[in-house]
Amino acid sequence: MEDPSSWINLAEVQAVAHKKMTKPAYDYYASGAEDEIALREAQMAFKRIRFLPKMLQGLPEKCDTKVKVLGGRYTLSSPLIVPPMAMQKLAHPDGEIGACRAAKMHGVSYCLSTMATTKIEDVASAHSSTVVPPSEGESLSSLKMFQLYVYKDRRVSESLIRRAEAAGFQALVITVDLPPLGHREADIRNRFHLPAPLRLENFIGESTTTEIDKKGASSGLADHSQAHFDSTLDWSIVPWLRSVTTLPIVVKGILRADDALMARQHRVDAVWVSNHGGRQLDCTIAPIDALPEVVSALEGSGIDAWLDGGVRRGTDVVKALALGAKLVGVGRPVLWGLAAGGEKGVSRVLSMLKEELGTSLQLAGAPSVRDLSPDFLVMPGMTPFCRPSSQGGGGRRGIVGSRL
Ligand SMILES: Cc1cc2nc3c(=O)[nH]c(=O)nc-3n(C[C@H](O)[C@H](O)[C@H](O)COP(=O)(O)O)c2cc1C
Ligand SMILES: O=C(O)C(=O)c1ccccc1
Repeated sequence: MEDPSSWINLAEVQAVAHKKMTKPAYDYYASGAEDEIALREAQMAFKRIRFLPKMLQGLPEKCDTKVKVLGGRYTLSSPLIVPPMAMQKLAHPDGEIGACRAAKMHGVSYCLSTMATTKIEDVASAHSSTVVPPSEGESLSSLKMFQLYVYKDRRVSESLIRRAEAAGFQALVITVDLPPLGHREADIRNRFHLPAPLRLENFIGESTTTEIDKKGASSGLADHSQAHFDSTLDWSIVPWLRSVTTLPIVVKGILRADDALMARQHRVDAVWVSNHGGRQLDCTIAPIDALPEVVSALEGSGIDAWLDGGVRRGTDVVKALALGAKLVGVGRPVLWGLAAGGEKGVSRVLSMLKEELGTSLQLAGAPSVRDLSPDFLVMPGMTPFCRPSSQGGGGRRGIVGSRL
């Protein structure tokens, strides 16, 4: 199990990571808020959706995974993205640099967290200097983005944005489902803090590091976010961001159609459907169940819907794309890959997922990700049936939406 090439699915990688990590670090990555209903539901909701695959579609040998995002500004090789996740050196010394390099090598986009254990500038230069070998004659293309927590002291946020812009990040992701921090009992029990010599590298020289790297009475994360994050944000944050940056703006943490409509009114560039990996409000709807309404609220606007939460298989990615997501985030499995095998471990996780995605597209009968639609799926509560035509010739498929 030491050799990443021996892993055959993502669940296996988590087991390897579990053995290698300290309890507080593993618990911090793995856990959700309170009873972890939202955490489990995010995965379960995918499993309730079924495929209605199409046969004899004359598919190419390899299905096309290219996607256009951010109003057509970019064409990417893959619909996959590594979502922002804090403190990646807790997993492995390769940390954020290892994870972003592995992502780029696979044509997978990478979003850097504000709460990183590697400086914005160092991640940017490692990402830029990673040379991607052409795959099957095609050069892979992906994005690097920066995720922002808005600080009570707006000068802190403004300086982070300016640094990300100067370092060549291509979009700004603002996370709106935190603060306050969700009630994560494992972190409270473990009195979680960032162990020395790790630091929140984006804040060196500022007072903001103090709570997270000292063992206190409770979770250092909760202390940090309470002390510094602005919990009073409203939609006026979008014009404020526009006044600071020309980067595309992505709002992460949306689950409702009316919030998506607000995002549309504020002309954001993408809406990221997410419940923060079940780490914030417990018992939220699964992101995959929230996606269809958000997609219909954004219809005709040119604004992308992206999704993360509970994606563990290529079939999950296909389902999210079929329901209208343009980019699909895979979170914890990347951290497990990092913990279990550093950059190589992340690379193996992404290659397994890409392979599963390719196979699932072929088996579903979709020549490209752009050919996917809800027509490939049977949603919970709907019964597929074959209705013989009354004239006796051929058959007609229909789907009856009968509540079970
Ligand atoms: C350990 C960990 C740290 C995270 N840190 C951040 C963060 O700094 N900013 C953010 O917007 N989301 C953060 N998230 C949420 C992820 O971006 C993403 O929404 C979530 O992990 C997706 O769910 P999944 O892990 O089931 O794939 C974090 C998630 C985990 C597991
Ligand atoms: O752990 C998280 O999910 C997260 O986003 C976070 C929030 C505050 C401090 C560090 C990480």
